[in-house]
Amino acid sequence: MVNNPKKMLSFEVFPPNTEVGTSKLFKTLDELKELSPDFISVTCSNNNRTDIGHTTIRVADYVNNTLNIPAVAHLSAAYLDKNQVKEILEQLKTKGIHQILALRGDITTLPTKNDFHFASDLVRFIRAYDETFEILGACYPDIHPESQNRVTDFHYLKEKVDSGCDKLITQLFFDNNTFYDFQERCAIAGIEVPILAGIMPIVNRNQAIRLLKTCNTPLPKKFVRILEKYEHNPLALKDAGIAFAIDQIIDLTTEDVDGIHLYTMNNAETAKSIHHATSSLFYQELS
Ligand SMILES: NC(=O)C1=CN([C@@H]2O[C@H](COP(=O)(O)OP(=O)(O)OC[C@H]3O[C@@H](n4cnc5c(N)ncnc54)[C@H](O)[C@@H]3O)[C@@H](O)[C@H]2O)C=CC1
Ligand SMILES: Nc1nc(=O)c2c([nH]1)NC[C@@H]1CN(c3ccc(C(=O)N[C@@H](CCC(=O)O)C(=O)O)cc3)CN21
Repeated sequence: MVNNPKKMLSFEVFPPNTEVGTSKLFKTLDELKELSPDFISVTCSNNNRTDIGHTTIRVADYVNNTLNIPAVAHLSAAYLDKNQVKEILEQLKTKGIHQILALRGDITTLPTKNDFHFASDLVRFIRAYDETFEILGACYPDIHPESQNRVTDFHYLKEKVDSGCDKLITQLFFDNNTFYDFQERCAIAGIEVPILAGIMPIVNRNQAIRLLKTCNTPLPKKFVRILEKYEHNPLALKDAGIAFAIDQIIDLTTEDVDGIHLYTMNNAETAKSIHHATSSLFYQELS
């Protein structure tokens, strides 16, 4: 029996605001390395967007060049102009980081710039600037909250992929049927790039509430019951949240998903629990 690596597994982390937080994250990343992910992606925070050298790029540099795990740097372009993006691309090239998650970015109350209105503008720009970058894009099985309907949402997704995305990572979702439906719509539309399923284990109630508000992700009844029942029992919420994510992953790997992107953020313990319970499912057994 030979184990043949097949489905991708990746993790996402966010750069902390302090030096102490960053040292702690580096220790977390050392632990994530042990799980041999295909890549680790590093978010681009809402603050300091124009100076990601000290945040996203510093962490991605550690992942890529100290741990030797491919890093994916998130790049949110709505608050950047072309020259700033060029500068960031040069910094990434210097550090040998050649994978980018090209995003528009969450729109806040800050004034945006005019060069990149949508993620597809950034995808096109990176492609034209240097074709050696691997470009990932975000996609929304549950529909992007700003979209009027599924038709326009999907139309713009197709345009984004055709602009040069090599892979897609989904927004977090809690109902796998939504994902399967999305996969089918992609196949019908001729979107052929790998689609990594973004799974977020909910282990912390406050984080969950903040994030679910931003993402506007619908919650299945079963999941709402968990949040209600274990509202004042953090340990039970953590156990239930991890088990829910594992259940989703077992179903997705059984249905031959291209890969799982784990939104475990800076929590190595959760990443390890999930990895421990599911790692064999990422391999195809050959006899
Ligand atoms: N891991 C991360 O950091 C992730 C962040 N996000 C966030 O999700 C949000 C959306 O980001 P992206 O997917 O990069 O944005 P996007 O630019 O692909 O889409 C944003 C919205 O604009 C619409 N749209 C796209 N092109 C359009 C066009 N030409 N005309 C009119 N409407 C158009 C889309 O349908 C969607 O509603 C951001 O807030 C981003 O930061 C989403 C997923 C992951
Ligand atoms: N609309 C949207 N924006 C995003 O930034 C985003 C998504 N969707 N979908 C998937 C991932 C998940 N992201 C996350 C998820 C959790 C934290 C988080 O736990 N943040 C800390 C505080 C962060 C800080 O120090 O500023 C928290 O406790 O909430 C961060 C980014 C980023 N991503």
